[in-house]
Amino acid sequence: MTETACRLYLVTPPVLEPAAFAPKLTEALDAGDVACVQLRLKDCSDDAVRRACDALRPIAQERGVAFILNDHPELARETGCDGVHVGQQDTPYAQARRIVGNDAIVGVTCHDSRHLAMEAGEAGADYVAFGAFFPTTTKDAAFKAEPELLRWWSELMEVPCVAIGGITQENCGPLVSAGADFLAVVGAVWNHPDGPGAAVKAFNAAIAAAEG
Ligand SMILES: Cc1ncc(COP(=O)(O)OP(=O)(O)O)c(N)n1
Ligand SMILES: Cc1nc(C(=O)O)sc1CCOP(=O)(O)O
Ligand SMILES: [Mg+2]
Repeated sequence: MTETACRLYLVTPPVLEPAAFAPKLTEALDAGDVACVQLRLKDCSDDAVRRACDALRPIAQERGVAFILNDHPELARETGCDGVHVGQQDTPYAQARRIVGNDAIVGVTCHDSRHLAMEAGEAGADYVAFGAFFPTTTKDAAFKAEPELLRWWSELMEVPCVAIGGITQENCGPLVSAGADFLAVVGAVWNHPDGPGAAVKAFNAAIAAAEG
């Protein structure tokens, strides 16, 4: 499997039934190169998050793909996830780091803000996430980021950057060229008309083409 410099970071749909979603995740991960899967369940109980982690985490980890939990550092540690993603309204970075430990991945949402990203990077975040780059129907995204932010960050900083928000196989090229280390995607993978495997293959090809 060819590994590009910029890699795919899959984020799950916000509502899912683990047994039904497991084969879709398997199809996506077996189709091509994926660096990371984020379990992002909104508005559900801790037990539902635990059940989804137990069903989906092994599918990723058995394939060498990092499994990251959104929003819940305690549950991430308890369920054996590789890390946690926290936003500006979530558990603060330093607290999340204390909970999951130094060996785990902690990523931080930084919207369109150089300041937030520098703070997170200096504090020790493993990656900073910028977005939304394009209109998205997956969530109400209050911030709009431009590819220039990725260029600025990647030229100055070592900490990897993730681009998120409305990213598709067709529009991702400028984000890759601007220096995104990861493309985080929901809809363009799970809602792809030919299935998640075809979606991953198309992303891998689009990224490779943009890297030239
Ligand atoms: C990779 C990545 N980037 C950004 C987000 C958004 O996090 P947040 O702002 O906390 O919003 P929610 O996802 O929790 O609704 C993310 N989850 N992943
Ligand atoms: C979870 C999330 N966070 C965003 C941000 O801008 O921080 S945009 C977003 C949704 C991404 O889904 P899709 O790939 O379907 O647009
Ligand atoms: Mg959050």
